[in-house]
Amino acid sequence: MTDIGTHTGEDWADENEPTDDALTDDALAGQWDAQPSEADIRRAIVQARTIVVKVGSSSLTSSSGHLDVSRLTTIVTALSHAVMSGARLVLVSSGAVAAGFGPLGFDTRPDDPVTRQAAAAVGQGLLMAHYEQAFSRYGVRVGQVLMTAFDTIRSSHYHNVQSTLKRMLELGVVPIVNENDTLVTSEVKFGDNDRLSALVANIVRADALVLLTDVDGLYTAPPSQPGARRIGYVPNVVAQLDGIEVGDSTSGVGTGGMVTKLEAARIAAVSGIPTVLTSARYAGPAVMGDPVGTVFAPVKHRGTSRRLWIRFASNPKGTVVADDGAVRAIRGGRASLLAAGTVGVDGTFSAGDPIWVDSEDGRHVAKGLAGFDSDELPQMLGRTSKQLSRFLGEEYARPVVHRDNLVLV
Ligand SMILES: Nc1ncnc2c1ncn2[C@@H]1O[C@H](COP(=O)(O)OP(=O)(O)O)[C@@H](O)[C@H]1O
Ligand SMILES: N[C@@H](CCC(=O)OP(=O)(O)O)C(=O)O
Repeated sequence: MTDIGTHTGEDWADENEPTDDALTDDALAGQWDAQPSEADIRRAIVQARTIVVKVGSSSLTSSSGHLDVSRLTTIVTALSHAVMSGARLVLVSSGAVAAGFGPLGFDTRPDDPVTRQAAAAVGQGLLMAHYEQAFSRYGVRVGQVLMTAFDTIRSSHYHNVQSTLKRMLELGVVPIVNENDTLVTSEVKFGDNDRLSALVANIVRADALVLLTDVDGLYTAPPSQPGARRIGYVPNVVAQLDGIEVGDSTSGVGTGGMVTKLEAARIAAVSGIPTVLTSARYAGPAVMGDPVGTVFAPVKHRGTSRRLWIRFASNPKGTVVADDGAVRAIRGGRASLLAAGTVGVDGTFSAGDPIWVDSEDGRHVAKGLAGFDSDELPQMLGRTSKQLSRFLGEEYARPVVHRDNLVLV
């Protein structure tokens, strides 16, 4: 085997690579110098120019797996008024599976994923037909956008999503977004539209995120529990929420329950976007700033949707182990992990998959997107970029994890 040399020094981390930080500037920092009050946040929601509204399956369908057209129409009426008042609206709508399994003759949501994919194909068509009809009564044009997780993490994809959504909004179209449930593979499945809606809000630089569900806000415990109380305002959803018990969906058609709604509120908060979470029947009051549901304040930080996805939503497929120098550089906040500072690799993953970056004592330091497949890495460990280029080829002289794809934990 060719000797390609060893780690020679301070070259485990390249701090001079181009980065996409220009895309991620802290646009909202400084909007509120002090902690905003609930009234400030509600005012910001009323004044929002671009709004992302997410509607859950439980608000659009019955537990028997059919669309509830009257509830869909009520939601559309409220949202059309916001559009007619000048808001640019992106609607993230669940309900494809839940609207499709009834017409296919199933009594309950199918357990088998392939049958759910077939149900989604049927339900998505029904959903769009009814949205088209209901919005057209107000002269509002809609367009379907079916996405996968890749569309929010690979830069070529998310720039594509961003420019398409932007153009649709410029043309006065309401994009109706859902995950591409019928064809999505388990590797790239979001599985819940709460987080997807928050990432879409980040991508379109929304001014507000509205999560519409079957319960009027965040409660101190699942609302079926005696004594559970609604919380009106969460000033910092990123911090520990003491004394709050969150649970899964109980509707039989929803997924994720309150857990993923809080994750969505966190993604929105660190994107500088306020969130209101309420019952679908209060869609109108929520966008009018009335005191319904729970509002979540933004925190002063803004990141790319890709970084947010890595931080909040990805399930790492493997691990690379960084040496002490690389760990220090990564913790310093501006460095990529280079092969020269990488001493181990564990698990089976492909380039682009989320992975852990661990220190040699086994602690998680960061999460990131792998620059290489796991089976390419062993021959690269400890080698400088120059050595990689000379002995393995130019295409190996890249970071193991680029800093744009790296998030400290
Ligand atoms: N602390 C909590 N506060 C409010 N709802 C909660 C809480 N914990 C669990 N839930 C459950 O989350 C459900 C909403 O989530 P889900 O069924 O996934 O809705 P959707 O279909 O709108 O996404 C509520 O109906 C409620 O039963
Ligand atoms: N994409 C899926 C919905 C996934 C989902 O998040 O459902 P929900 O918890 O009802 O918002 C569908 O349309 O059936």
